[in-house]
Formats: sequence, C-alpha cells, structure tokens
Amino acid sequence: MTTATTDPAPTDTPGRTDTPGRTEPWHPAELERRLGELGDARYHARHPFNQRMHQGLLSPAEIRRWVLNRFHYQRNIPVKDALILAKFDDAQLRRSWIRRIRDHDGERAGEGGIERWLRLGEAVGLDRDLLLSGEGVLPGVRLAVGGYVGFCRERPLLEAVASSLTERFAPNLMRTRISAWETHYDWVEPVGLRYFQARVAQGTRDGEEALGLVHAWCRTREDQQRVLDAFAFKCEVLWSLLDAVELAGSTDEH
Ligand SMILES: O=C(O)c1cc(C(=O)O)c2c(n1)C(=O)C(=O)c1cc(C(=O)O)[nH]c1-2
Repeated sequence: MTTATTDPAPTDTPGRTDTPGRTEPWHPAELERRLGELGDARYHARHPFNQRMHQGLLSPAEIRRWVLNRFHYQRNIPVKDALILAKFDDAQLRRSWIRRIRDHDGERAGEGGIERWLRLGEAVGLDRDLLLSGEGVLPGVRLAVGGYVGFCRERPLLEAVASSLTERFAPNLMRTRISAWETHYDWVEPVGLRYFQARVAQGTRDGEEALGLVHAWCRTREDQQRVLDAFAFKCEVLWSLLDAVELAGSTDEH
C-alpha cells in the first residue's frame, strides 16, 4: 500500500469529528477477520451457478447467457469508478484510482478489460455487436448492476470504496474459473480466458489498495461497521446477478 500514509480521510468520514459516544475501532486484523467471515459465507464463489460452472455442468447456452449478462456488469465498472473518483479530494488518490478505469477502457480502442470481455464473448460464440447492444440483458441483472452504480454514486467515499473489497476474493475465484474452463469447456477458444488471467493480478492489487484506504479512514467501530455493511451489500449485488442468470435457465432451452 503506497497511498493513504498521511491523513486522507475525506470530509464525509464521520471519524474526523468528535462524535459523542463513539466506539474505539477494532484492530485492523479483526476487521479483516470479519470481512473474511462474511466473504466465506456470502461471496458469489459459493453461488450454485458458479458451483455448477466449476463442476463443468453448464451448457454452452448457459455459459453464453452468463457472458452476455456479465458484460453489463463489466461495462458499468468504469462508470462506478468514475463516480468514486469524483469523491476524492486528493490528487495522489485520484491518480491511483484512475488506473482502474484505464484497466477496463484501455489506453486506446482495442485494448483493456472491456475489449478482453468482448473477445471472451466471441470465444463462446457471441457477436460483439450483440454484447454492445445490451440486448438480452436480464431485468434482474440490470437492477443488480444499477444498484451497485447507484450505491457508489450516493454513498460516502468510505462505503463506495469498501464495496469494491469483494475484489480481494476475486483472484482465487478467477484461478478456479480458469482451471475449470480449461478442463470442462474446451470448446471455448483459449484467447477468451485472457480477461480472467489479467484480473488475477489486477484484482489482487485493487483489493489491497481498497483495504489500505479503508483501514486508514476508519476512526471508529461505527465506520468499520459501515465497511462491513457495504461489503455485504456488494456480495448481494453479485449474488443477485447470478440468481437472475440462473433463474433464466429454468425457462430457456439449452
Ligand atoms: O468474475 C468475478 O467473479 C468478478 C468479481 C468481482 C468482484 O468480486 O467484485 C469483480 C470482477 N469479477 C471483475 O472482473 C472486475 O473488474 C471487478 C471490479 C470490481 C469492483 O467492485 O470494482 N469488482 C470486480
């Protein structure tokens, strides 16, 4: 963690003021333990759809439905990161956070995570124009993604940053996913896996950065509880997205 060595607490972080009756924060390790416990129980790695994906039980139509719907999440990540960026009043932190937008949008057309996801689409047999059109995105997926973007727009900086802490769990899930796809879905062209391969390092770095900021900003146990609540909310976003994708399968032929 290179950032947040001074006092970058934004004005919306309540710990800066003398709130009567505020509770001393937990040790950072205790906050991390609680995040870990929540993640173990509620991160979408445990969702039945992901479990079936890892066991090789998804049909090509289900894989395609997931890729198409997850594209709606992917294209909104830089939007929510721009909303978070606008809340920072510190140049160094903005400089660091803006990297997330570059990771997804690339430096120029044809690069970056969104492009890699479009190639994943092609690798599973989906035309990039279809993904870009937004056609076929399920209502529940729109609601879940809209909920995440809205949360980052409306909530204070501490909570918006904390909602990205699920990324600390993503690298392990990516490793499991890559190996499951190589084993069970060999009809997918390997170039499609590049998105997941790149996210292992990006997710690790982004998750650690967000954790460092959260530790630096939490002055009270109430702040830390807000972090846990934001994290739980984000777990629900990811879970709801997969619920919608899973449910659509019960009415589709595949
Ligand atoms: O495929 C996944 O399971 C997964 C999970 C997450 C996550 O846990 O938030 C992200 C991603 N992927 C991802 O690709 C990504 O770019 C990303 C950004 C963020 C975020 O909250 O800022 N989460 C995630």
